[in-house]
Amino acid sequence: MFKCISCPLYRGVISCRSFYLTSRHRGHTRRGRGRLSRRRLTRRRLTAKMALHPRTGRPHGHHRGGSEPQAEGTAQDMKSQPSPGRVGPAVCPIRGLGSQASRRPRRGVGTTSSSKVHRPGALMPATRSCTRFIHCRGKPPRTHVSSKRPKRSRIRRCHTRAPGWTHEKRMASSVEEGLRPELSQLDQDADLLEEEETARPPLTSLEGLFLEGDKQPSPGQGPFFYIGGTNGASIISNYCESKGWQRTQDSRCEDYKLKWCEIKSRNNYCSFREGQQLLFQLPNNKLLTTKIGLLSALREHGRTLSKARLLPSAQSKVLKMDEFFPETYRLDIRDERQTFFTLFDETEIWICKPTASNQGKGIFLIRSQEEAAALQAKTQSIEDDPIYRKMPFRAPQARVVQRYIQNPLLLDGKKFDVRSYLLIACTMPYMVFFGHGYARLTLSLYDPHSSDLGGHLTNQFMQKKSPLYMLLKEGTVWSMEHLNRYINDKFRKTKGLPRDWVFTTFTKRMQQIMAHCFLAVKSKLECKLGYFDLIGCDFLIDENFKVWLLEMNSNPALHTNCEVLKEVIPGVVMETLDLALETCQKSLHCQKMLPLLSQRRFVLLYNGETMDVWPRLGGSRPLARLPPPPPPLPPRPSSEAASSTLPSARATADRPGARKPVPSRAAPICAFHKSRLPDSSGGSGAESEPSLCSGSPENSRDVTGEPSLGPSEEEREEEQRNASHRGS
Ligand SMILES: Nc1ncnc2c1ncn2[C@@H]1O[C@H](COP(=O)(O)OP(=O)(O)OP(=O)(O)O)[C@@H](O)[C@H]1O
Ligand SMILES: [Mg+2]
Ligand SMILES: [Mg+2]
Repeated sequence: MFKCISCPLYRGVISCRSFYLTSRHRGHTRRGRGRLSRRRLTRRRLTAKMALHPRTGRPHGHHRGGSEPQAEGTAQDMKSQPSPGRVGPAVCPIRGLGSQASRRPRRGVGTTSSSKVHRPGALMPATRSCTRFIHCRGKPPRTHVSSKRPKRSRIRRCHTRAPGWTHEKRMASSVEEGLRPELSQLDQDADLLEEEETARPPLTSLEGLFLEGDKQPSPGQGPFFYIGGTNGASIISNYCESKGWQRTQDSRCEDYKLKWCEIKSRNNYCSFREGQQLLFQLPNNKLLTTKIGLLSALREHGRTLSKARLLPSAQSKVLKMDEFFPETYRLDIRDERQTFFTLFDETEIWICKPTASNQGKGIFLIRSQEEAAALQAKTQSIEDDPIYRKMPFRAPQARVVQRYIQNPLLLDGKKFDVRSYLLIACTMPYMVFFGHGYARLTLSLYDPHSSDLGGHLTNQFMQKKSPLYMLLKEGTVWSMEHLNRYINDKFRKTKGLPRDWVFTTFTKRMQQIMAHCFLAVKSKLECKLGYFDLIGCDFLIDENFKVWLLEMNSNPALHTNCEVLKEVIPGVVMETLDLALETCQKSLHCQKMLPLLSQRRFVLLYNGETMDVWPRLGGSRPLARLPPPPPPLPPRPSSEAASSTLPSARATADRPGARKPVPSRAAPICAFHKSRLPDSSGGSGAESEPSLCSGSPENSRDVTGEPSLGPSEEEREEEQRNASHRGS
């Protein structure tokens, strides 16, 4: 934050990312300017420019020439540099804002300016009482190809970028080196710049640039991070502290860089500052992470795909839901319930699970006609209950019944499942990754006829209930390498498997399934720059080596109570944070995503930068503050087709990250920074799902027919109490 140039009383109103002037302040500024001598005015203008670009150490060319670098320009820069993907201070974090900004007339957010580019989430000069967000919008193509800007200066800007931006020391020195030639350009004002340089706090980390760019770590002054709950807290905390960020215990703190909460709260999403903050969990991730959400999404996606398959153009093979997802019925829908009770047969086992619960809570098996009849009677009596009728959105029987995989592959006689990760590191554009996790084994030997759930449910929470757990816990979690060795040794020959089946066939299958699930909800997820999510995906392998997806979990367990978990989990969390930071940073600066410097073990599944045509305006729901949508785009391969042709993840990762051409002048390069609300194109009524910030009734139903996201106060309190046990 910087002091206003013309108003010594008014502090902290100009920042690199948040540009905010009250009308009172503008008036003050104007009056002040009238009293200034020309020389002092020049000094102050320059100081203002420096303040707005504190790390470049020079005013940007576009301030002088009235044009500014755009994504194409950046892309050219990147080409000319050996290390694409660099980021740094020279990529002007606030474009088009100079001292003139204070004189700029107020603009409607929806207006498209050809000469101004706003930062996402930057605050508009306010004449109204409410805070209004504007979004990054690039300049029209005309300025992208402008030759007026000297090439030299563009290249120099690149020099100020630092390679390996996640590495603080390298970043700091690179920035300092990069500043020198820039300073020398400012001949007559060099003395002023030096003053400015010395006054500026030292650059200690690239994250100093991250999102706001105007704050340096200093005790008690942030940057702040907040962690809600205990799941993975020490790993997240260590990570953030290593960046020089400070932990706040104030859950209402809005001035944070990162917020990682186990429990989603409406307030977090309402006060979220797009492009300035990172917020863990997508607000409507339940589309994937509840049993009913996932089931509904897969069904609907399946319907869309089967329609597409009728088209001659869609020849390629696509995944079919029943090939990887066990047959499942909803108990909260009368017809489905009836279908299940009609088809139930005592020779089969079914598993009944609550939609939004984890850790095996509320799960039971149905093996006999009596058990099925009892369940039928129970669901019917609940539905007939007048109290339940008054609470139609808190359906207690929001459960599914799923065909039980009776012939799981066993490891030394024990059932197991595999926890892998789906990382949505960025939603603007989508950058989605696969990550390996670990295998979870039961303590006891598998017996399909046993009534002990501990031998059927492989999740750690169930195993912890056993008195033997403390003694044998190391045997309940295997690394993927261990699993691979075991399968190589025991089954490769007898089952004719390829060598390293775990890391080849199995991994590829998990990636295909995850990509399919992601595509099923892609157009419905609420997207903002800075939202990210880590989703735990549970897979079961049967004795025929068929791979089944059992479920997806929000807030996956990040405990490290076993040696293998100590090896796996910190890496997963740290790479998640690294990738979220890097992708957000690159998106913010309109830089190519690839290569990703912080990508280590995660594998790119979906690159929205190359797969999607953006900007995308949110579906049919009108966005009050957005300009009119661009003219219709030419047809492109649908996401469904993408699902069928999704190449192996590595192949996708290797694809050059060139951005797609901007479809129209009205929709310039950076326009994808606009919040993307769920698309209604899926036709399942996603548009009927209220936005979190819409102030809609808490209990309204969504597309999945489930209770809405925001828990009631009591539910929240209950969740808070259980928070230490959450994460499955
Ligand atoms: N269809 C199925 N066939 C065989 N086993 C299953 C099936 N569904 C679930 N299980 C077993 O039950 C366990 C718990 O199921 P699931 O993961 O769906 O529930 P959960 O309560 O969400 O658990 P968590 O989130 O802790 O993994 C699984 O880890 C798996 O071992
Ligand atoms: Mg679960
Ligand atoms: Mg599970």
